[in-house]
Amino acid sequence: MTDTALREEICLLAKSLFDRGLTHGSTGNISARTEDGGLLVSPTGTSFGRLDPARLSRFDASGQLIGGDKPTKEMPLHTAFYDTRGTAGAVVHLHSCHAVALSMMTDVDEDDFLPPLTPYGLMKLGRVKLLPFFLPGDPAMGQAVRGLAGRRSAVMLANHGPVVAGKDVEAACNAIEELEDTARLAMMTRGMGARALTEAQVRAVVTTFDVEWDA
Ligand SMILES: O=C(CO)COP(=O)(O)O
Ligand SMILES: [Zn+2]
Repeated sequence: MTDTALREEICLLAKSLFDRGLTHGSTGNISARTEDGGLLVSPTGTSFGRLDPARLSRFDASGQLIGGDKPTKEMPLHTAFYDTRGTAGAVVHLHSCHAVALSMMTDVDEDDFLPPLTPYGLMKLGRVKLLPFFLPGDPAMGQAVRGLAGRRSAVMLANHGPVVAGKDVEAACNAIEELEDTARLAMMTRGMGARALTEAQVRAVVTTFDVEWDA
């Protein structure tokens, strides 16, 4: 994909997320690998509803900022995914309401943040790691992602928001939507005795759809 087309796609999908309330105000950030091995990144302080394709921060393949506005303060988080997951072509971070609410529940499993409620939740995300609370922009978040050594495509920052890597912008956006929707189901059905997928059903999804699960 050309630089121009990628800029348009980033802004279009970010606006779509914003318009559906998946992140609000000036929250969230998004990045994608360019054809020349560089990165296009949302500038700090911008709204997903109004990203300007011409002003996206542009990095070259050596990580030098070569154009556009000042990048998101979460660069260490984004680069941690690119450096540890060779398949990562895009990274998206949102402040999506239900995922944040679920991260505040004291009984969630840190190694498996989302309950196995639907097949697509498993297929698009694999196992999601709940990371502790960090200050926004804290490079320690990047270190925490590096500590996972590329074994997770999705993490949840406690009391803050999800971060998902995908092979391209569309895949990363689809996956983070799945994360929010699964968290919404989990919050909606909390304490209602809802039936999750059984271990056998989870295993069938994992093997049939080649889900990253046991790493
Ligand atoms: O979500 C955010 C911080 O976690 C938004 O920060 P930026 O505006 O720097 O991207
Ligand atoms: Zn954030």
